[in-house]
Parts: sequence; C-alpha cells; structure tokens
Amino acid sequence: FDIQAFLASKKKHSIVLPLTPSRYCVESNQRLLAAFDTMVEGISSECGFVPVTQSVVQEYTIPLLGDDCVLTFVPPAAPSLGDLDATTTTAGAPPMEFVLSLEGAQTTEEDFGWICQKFYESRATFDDDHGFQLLDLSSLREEVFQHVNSNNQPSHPGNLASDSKQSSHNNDNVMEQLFQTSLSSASNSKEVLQELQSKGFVQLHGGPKTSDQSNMNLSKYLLQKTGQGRKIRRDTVAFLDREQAKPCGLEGHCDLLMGMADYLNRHLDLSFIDSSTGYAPIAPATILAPLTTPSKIQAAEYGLGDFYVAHSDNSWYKDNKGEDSLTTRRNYRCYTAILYCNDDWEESDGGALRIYHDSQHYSRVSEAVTTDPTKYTDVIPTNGRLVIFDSKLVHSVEPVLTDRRRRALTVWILQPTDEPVLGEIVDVPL
Ligand SMILES: O=C(O)CCC(=O)C(=O)O
Ligand SMILES: [Fe+2]
Repeated sequence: FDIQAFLASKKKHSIVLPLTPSRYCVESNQRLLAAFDTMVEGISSECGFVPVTQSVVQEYTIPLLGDDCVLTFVPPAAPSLGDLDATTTTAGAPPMEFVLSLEGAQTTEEDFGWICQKFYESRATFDDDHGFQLLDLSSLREEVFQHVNSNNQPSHPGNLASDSKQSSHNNDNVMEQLFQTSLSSASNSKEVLQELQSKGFVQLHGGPKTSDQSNMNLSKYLLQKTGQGRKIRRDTVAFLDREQAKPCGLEGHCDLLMGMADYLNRHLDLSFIDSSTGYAPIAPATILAPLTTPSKIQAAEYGLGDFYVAHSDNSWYKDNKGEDSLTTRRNYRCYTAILYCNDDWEESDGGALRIYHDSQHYSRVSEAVTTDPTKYTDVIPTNGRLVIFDSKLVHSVEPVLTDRRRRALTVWILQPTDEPVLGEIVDVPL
C-alpha cells in the first residue's frame, strides 16, 4: 500500500501518526486494527460510526457529520515477517506509521480535530495486557496538536479573545448593561462577577431574546443533524460560527457569547471573592492563562421528554480501567455560558438546568446528585436569560414536560494552560 499516493489523493484532512511499539510483534497490525475497531465500536453509540468497507483500508461514515463524510483508517505497513519474530526489539527498526483521514465536502478542520480527539481519548485501548504499547502517546498528542493547529490555526486551542473577529462586534456597553440590568440578588456588574466567583454560577435576565423566526430557522437547521447518543442526552445539537448563525438571525447572540471571554478576562478579580460559600473559585485569567474564545457556539434543541443526565462539562479524567486520576481534567473548558431562547417558559414546562452547588470536586458526577440531593439551583430556560457557570460543576437538563421545544445557545469559554488535560484538542463536540 502506497501511503504517499494515498495522501496525495486525499483532498481533505489526513494525518500520519507514528506507531512505536515497545517491541515489534508480528501481530501488531491485527492488534492495531482490533483496537481501532474497539474505538469505533466504543463510540458508535455516541457519534454513530458506520463501517463502509471491511478491507485493509477501513472506511466509516459519521452521520453526525453528514453522509458524504468518510473517515478512513489505513493501518501501517506490516514489518516483513521474515525479519521479525514476536519479541524483536525496536532498536534500529524502521518507524511505523498509520494514517487517519477524513474526507467530505462539508468537513472542516474542527470535525477532523474532533475525530483526532476521539482517537486520542481512546488511546488507553491501544495498550494490551501483554506489555505491548502500540502507541507512543506523547508523540501522538504532539502530532495531533500540530496537525489541528496547522493551516493558520492558533497555536493554542481557542482564539485569544482580543484577537477574535467577534470581539469587535461587541462593545463593552452591551455587556456592561447585561451585567447590570439583571439579576437575582446582585445589583451591579461587580456584584454579578463576585457572585460568579464565589458560587461558581450566576443568572442574568437581560440578555437578547430570539424571535419566533430565528427559533424556526434554528429548528430547520438542526433537523438536518442526527446521531446523538439517546441514553445520555436526547437533544439535537449543531455548532455554529458567526456566518452560520446569520441565516437564523442569531449573529448578535453569537457575538454576545463570543465576547464573554474578553469581558471576563478584564473583569474577574479574585480580590473581591467571598470564599465562605464552600465553592473553590476559579483563579482569574492571567496574561499567561487568559480565557479564550472558541470558534463556534453550540445550538441545542430539546423536545418533549428530552433530557441530559447529570454531568460535568469538564470532569476529572478516568482511565479505561475506571480509575480516577484527580490530577487531570478532561479539557480546557473553564466557564459554560448559555443563552436561552424560549418565550414564556414556566417551571411546570420542565427542562430546567439544574446546577449542583459546590460539585466541582466530585470524581463521579453521581456523587454530587446523591450526596446532597437538595443542594442545587434550577435555572428556568426563558428567552433572554443568560447563565454562566464553572464548567466543572455537575448539572443536568431535567426532562422537558411540554411539547414546545426548548432551545439554548451555549459557548464554552476555555482557559488553555500548561496543566495536563486529557486531550481536548480544540473546542469541538464531545
Ligand atoms: O441546555 C442546558 O441548559 C445545558 C446543556 C448542557 O449541559 C450541555 O450541553 O452540556
Ligand atoms: Fe453541560
């Protein structure tokens, strides 16, 4: 198999990944293929990989990305069997490589980043029980990073808020007004930020509302998307940048959410934190670790009976044996900001966002729910309401009890640091 010719024939995204077994094994390829199958199998319920071919070059479609999008996996060329036995060491042996490639008219760099991320996340399945480590994980991560960040992508996940195209659309007044004309208990923007920092979440009530027309257009757009896991969440989601939000008339909403990182960078200040609440506040952004703006917002729609079970948008990482590593978070998400779009939504309509207080430290999200099942705040998702919360906090979307749709626009504000995270490469769907 000619890898160079294969790569040349690919118009879209491909990456050649190094493979460094601790020892060569004649079965390396079968193992790698099996591991890839496991990965595909393991996440098929989540994002719906469908095998297209069953040959050496394996192809899958991913309904979430559209039918014309094909993921190809090319296993490495097998070392010639005559040269190697099952325990030959790698010293002096030629490097092995395999190829992941994504093709399809609509596929973007971010879709590919997502695939790479999935692949990276599943890395533990590549280690078998017999001492063969098929992948050198640090170089895999580096390769994936390099690839995803090439083509003039920023070198860090997320865009610096001040560089972002969106920030010019936003002026401080809009944000300042939003933060002032709120709100639960606070009466000025300083108090709002104080509340955010000492409780980990805050609700604002003066955000822009969506029109019926916008909501209908959004529904139409979302109708084309499928492939959500039905057990964990039942909503339909899509990711939109400013241009994609425009046809729905949602560019202003997009601007507001995208401008949030910039605003928080300049206004969060640990010095006025009240730490008596038990919540361990997030350190404010620094020059070295500013909050950043992702390239897209998420639009999600829930129908009658839809829900999202309790989860954290940035939980502690568990390895494949289910063991916790309380040193590593899954990603760089720092704050989740959600703008709701639903006129006249009442408590009795269900669909509340339930935020569990002080729940950022639990290694298992279920503990937050069972330990103190009464310590939560329900946010009613009414049109124009904005909620900002620490992405580590456990939260759920309670089942929707009305046949009206529940719509929400979300941005995950990132804080890329040098701390190890599991490997969310860019801010794309999890
Ligand atoms: O729509 C909401 O209120 C929350 C959705 C959520 O938790 C998520 O998308 O991660
Ligand atoms: Fe969430």
